[in-house]
Amino acid sequence: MIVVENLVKKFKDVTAVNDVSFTVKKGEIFGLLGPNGAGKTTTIHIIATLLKPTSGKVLVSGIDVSEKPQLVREKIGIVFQDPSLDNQLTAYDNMYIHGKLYGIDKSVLGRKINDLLELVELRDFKDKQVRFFSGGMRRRLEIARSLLHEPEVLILDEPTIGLDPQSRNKVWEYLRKIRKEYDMTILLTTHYMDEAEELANRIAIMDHGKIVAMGSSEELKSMLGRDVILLRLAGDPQGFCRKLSFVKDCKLTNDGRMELLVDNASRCIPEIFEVANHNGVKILEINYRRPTLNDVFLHLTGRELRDQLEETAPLPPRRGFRW
Ligand SMILES: Nc1ncnc2c1ncn2[C@@H]1O[C@H](COP(=O)(O)OP(=O)(O)OP(=O)(O)O)[C@@H](O)[C@H]1O
Repeated sequence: MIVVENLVKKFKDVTAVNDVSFTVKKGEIFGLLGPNGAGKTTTIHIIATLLKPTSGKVLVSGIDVSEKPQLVREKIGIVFQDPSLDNQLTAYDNMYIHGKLYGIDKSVLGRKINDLLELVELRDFKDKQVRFFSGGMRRRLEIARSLLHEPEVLILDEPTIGLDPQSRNKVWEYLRKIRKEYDMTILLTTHYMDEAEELANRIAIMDHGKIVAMGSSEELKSMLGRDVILLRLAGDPQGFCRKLSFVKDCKLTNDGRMELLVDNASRCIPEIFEVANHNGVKILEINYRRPTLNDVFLHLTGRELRDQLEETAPLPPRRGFRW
């Protein structure tokens, strides 16, 4: 449904997207995961025909976005990162205007709106002004609105940004339902690892405009070995790590612990005690867990995905969409 080949987008001296390629199959949920400024929004804006690529090729449902943008727009529904509802209008009227803009016939528009409001459990609120809606209700309304013209592909930019955990779960639930009921192809961007894990069949991890890894969440995590051992020692951790032949990768965390990537923690832990005894090293703490997508990001980029989310990224210049 989506083919992206060697996509490049430059804004003067900033290369926002740098030779990105991926494909999304029908009925698949594909996630672009990465920190602020990784190039996720720029990529989906090109796919949604809102920005022109500098070079490369993008097809949606077999149609080239640069050659036939109008046709592509008919095939896609989009939910933007920034709110795009009219707060003074009711839920129904927000949907109605969208339907008219897409040229949906009046005779079917009312029924479609009601069905979609039902789908996202907002039918009881259809005559309420959007300004009274919670963040989660607004998101659900935007998702319902994006489906009005029966798109083949649904594109969502950070669908749960700023929502509380309960509202996030609701949005996830509806997206799964939409995928299943409409066999919908969904492309989403997120900087939440749990969102990518929960929703996406396949994930492309983006950083500095490039895809650094791609696969299912299990495939990505298995790149690292099966387990992460957390170890706190009384002595020099780096020197100790070099003595452990079975360790695939070894990192020092901010709180002074070692993270060891291994294939099988339960088999390696006795060996760690043996090496420690042999070298007179005192183990203060030992623990193990399955790798997370954050470990994958750390392994690939040397930085923590979750740390970067705490940082306040500089605001990009105002986005203007011009052909
Ligand atoms: N219109 C623009 N003009 C100039 N630079 C831009 C423009 N849009 C984006 N950029 C820059 O391109 C890079 C990628 O931005 P982009 O918004 O695609 O990243 P992102 O991964 O979606 O992050 P976020 O989730 O914060 O939007 C950033 O360095 C950003 O500042």
